[in-house]
Amino acid sequence: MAEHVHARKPVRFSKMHGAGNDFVVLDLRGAAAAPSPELCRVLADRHVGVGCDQILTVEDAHGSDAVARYRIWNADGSSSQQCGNGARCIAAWLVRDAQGNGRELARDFLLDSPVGTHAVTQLGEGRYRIVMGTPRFAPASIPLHGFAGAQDEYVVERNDSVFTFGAVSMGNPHAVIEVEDVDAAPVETVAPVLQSHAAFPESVNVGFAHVESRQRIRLRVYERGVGETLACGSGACAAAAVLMRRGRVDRDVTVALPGGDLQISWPADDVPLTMSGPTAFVFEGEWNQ
Ligand SMILES: N[C@@H](CCC[C@H](N)C(=O)O)C(=O)O
Repeated sequence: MAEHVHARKPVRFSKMHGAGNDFVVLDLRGAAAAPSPELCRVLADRHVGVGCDQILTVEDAHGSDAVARYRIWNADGSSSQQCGNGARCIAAWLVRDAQGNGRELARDFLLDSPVGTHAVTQLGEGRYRIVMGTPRFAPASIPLHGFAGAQDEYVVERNDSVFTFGAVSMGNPHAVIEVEDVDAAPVETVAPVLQSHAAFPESVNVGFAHVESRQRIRLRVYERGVGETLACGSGACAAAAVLMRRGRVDRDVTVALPGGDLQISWPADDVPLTMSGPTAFVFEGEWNQ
């Protein structure tokens, strides 16, 4: 079996989105292959491909009780460790796939990701709750270079500009910048500078968050490997975790993103955080090179 799927033959896919963060889902169960970075780039291309922010693969779970495993590729072909909106969409995909085969998945089931096993709950009407794991703030786990211990805020400089942000790993790296006005946030100018800063050796997803109230955060995210998306599930978890840890918001919040709302709950620092939100099927297709 080839190490990569290069699409010399037609590729069947599902197009889905979660709060506007859109995906091409490939069923690779039974295949020992991953899509090549070239295939990911062309599938993600909104002119000559299908168009999406991320490619998600459904794969066999390896030696666990999980229903399946998923992996994530960004539109630029790079891989990621986590995708919150993607996790919900894969859960919905598996539920529909089981139904298509005359089976029902339990209301609660397990899903493997590159960073572990996640409990999933079907909430009805296409909504899913995912246990996303415990946010990790140690700089080494993000990774964030140049800082020894976890801080509420970090400051780095570049070309006479100063950037202040919180940072956390949700399996993938996130920086969170608090702003007064999300609509006017310097997303396109500041995020690429932080992404290429030496402090983030694996780049970073950059969120711009405004605390509207103790129960509601507005957020825009400039994603690693994509640019700004309509929603980033792990970014919503990251923004909530950073602001909860600072005591700026309650432990249950709504994160309002341009593409929709997600609910984040993190009862205490040492327990896992959960994310709930919508999923949608857009269409099924076959892509020919
Ligand atoms: N959109 C996703 C995150 C996808 C991966 C991210 N761009 C990265 O490179 O870490 C989400 O919903 O979490």
